[in-house]
Amino acid sequence: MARKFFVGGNWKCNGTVAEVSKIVKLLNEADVPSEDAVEVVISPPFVFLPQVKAVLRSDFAVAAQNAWVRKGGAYTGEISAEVLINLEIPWVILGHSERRALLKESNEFVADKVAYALSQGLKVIACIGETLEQREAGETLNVVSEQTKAIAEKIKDWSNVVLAYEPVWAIGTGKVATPVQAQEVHADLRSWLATNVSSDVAESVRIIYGGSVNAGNCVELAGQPDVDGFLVGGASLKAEFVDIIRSAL
Ligand SMILES: O=C(COP(=O)(O)O)NO
Repeated sequence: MARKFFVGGNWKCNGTVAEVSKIVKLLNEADVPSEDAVEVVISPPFVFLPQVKAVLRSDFAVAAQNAWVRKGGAYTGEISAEVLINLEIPWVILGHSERRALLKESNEFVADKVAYALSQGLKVIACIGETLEQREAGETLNVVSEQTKAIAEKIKDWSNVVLAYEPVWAIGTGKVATPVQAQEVHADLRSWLATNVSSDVAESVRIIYGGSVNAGNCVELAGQPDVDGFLVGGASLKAEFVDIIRSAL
């Protein structure tokens, strides 16, 4: 089954009104493959979502970087899935390692967020990944399997889920996973899905890589059979993000 290449740009906690306008202008003018070849999703901070959505080219979509775990209400500071749907924001990133580490989001909590977001009609980029200590202890597959299992226990329909493998030790460090390292974990994840969910889900779910992806390393990574795209942080704020999108070819 052909899986459409997926490139997400996670701007994280960055940007000003002027910088957002500059990046969106660059993206709108970029010569990139058609949306038949690559799905591009841009994720600015919440406050810039309407501004970006209003002017972003129609073949790109936008994502929030988080969503609350249940229906909105007395949860100061949170943004609900319902509000994102009301703003016609189609995607949300959930379970990013920065939130798992800094805000102590557990596997269970992330899984509940994924289930609720899907139930409200959002499409989800679900993030998993091990720390350096876990990798060095040979725990990588156990860790990412447990993270995926938590999600699998809460959802039935994977058609609106993209799984993002983002080794924590590669995020923001410049130490990108090698193509062999990325392919190994992606293949293990796909195998886990085949065994524990279904062969159809295993074949159809996009498993994307994140962690120090840039214009110099994206082509070799994209060439791996089980790497279906990227979730890009730092480089998504730069012109080289266009080169990363083009690595879909
Ligand atoms: O966190 C990341 C990756 O960030 P970098 O590309 O800056 O390593 N994606 O969600």
